[in-house]
Amino acid sequence: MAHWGYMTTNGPSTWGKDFPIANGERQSPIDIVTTAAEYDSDVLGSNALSTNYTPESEVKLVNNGHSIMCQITKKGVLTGGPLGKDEYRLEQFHLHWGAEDNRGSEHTVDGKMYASELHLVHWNASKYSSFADAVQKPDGLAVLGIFITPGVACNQFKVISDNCGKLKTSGAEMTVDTTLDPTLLLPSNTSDYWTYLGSLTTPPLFESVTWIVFKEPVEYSKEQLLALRNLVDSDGNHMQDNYRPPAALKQRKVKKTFT
Ligand SMILES: NS(=O)(=O)c1cc(F)cc(F)c1
Ligand SMILES: [Zn+2]
Repeated sequence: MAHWGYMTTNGPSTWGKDFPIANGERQSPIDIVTTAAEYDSDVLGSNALSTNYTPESEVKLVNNGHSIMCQITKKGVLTGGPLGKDEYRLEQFHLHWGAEDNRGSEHTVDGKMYASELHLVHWNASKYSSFADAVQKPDGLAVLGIFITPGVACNQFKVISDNCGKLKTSGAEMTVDTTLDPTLLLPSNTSDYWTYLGSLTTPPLFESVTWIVFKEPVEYSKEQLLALRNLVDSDGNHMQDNYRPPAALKQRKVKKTFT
């Protein structure tokens, strides 16, 4: 089986061959049509979305062949909002980006694509025993989607962007002896978001994700975006345009926490 990727020969339009769920009922990403999203006060009312992350004392970075991933070792919890009382534990974060600033995010907002999208991946530790156990359950995962737009540098992301040069090839890993507080990767406004039931956006495309996509983008500098584009993927090409285009909404409603 040719390894899945983002090229014409192995990209998103070919994934359905090996992963038939690619054409499923709750696939991600989606285009968020802002006027069709339903304001739902009780998503926010009952208990606001809350993150309680412990800063990492060292940063474990991995080039996994299709993204740059930071593995989380400390206890970090996401709960509230659409997650109710369940506590979801932070497992890893990674990104998707374009070859140019006009594309790269996976979710789009009224058809607008951002330059990149950061995903903080959590698993339901209230109901399951591990990420591997949760990854195939309909309420197993929660992913925070943060849009990235070119602007000033994000200081907390420097530990990743400054080390991309040492992670060029697929499979490369490194541990950086520095602290990282995942809270500082979030936008300042974490009250305004869209949420809907979806899937992993890469194979195996499991339909196990409660998506929470923040309205407010975060700025990264041009240099930080360029650092991502200089990474090399598992085929030896520049890791760029590693985003899946929006999938059909089908019988789903997107909820929003703001008017
Ligand atoms: N890109 S994503 O956040 O949906 C994602 C998260 C994950 F933990 C594994 C995957 F294969 C894909
Ligand atoms: Zn992702």
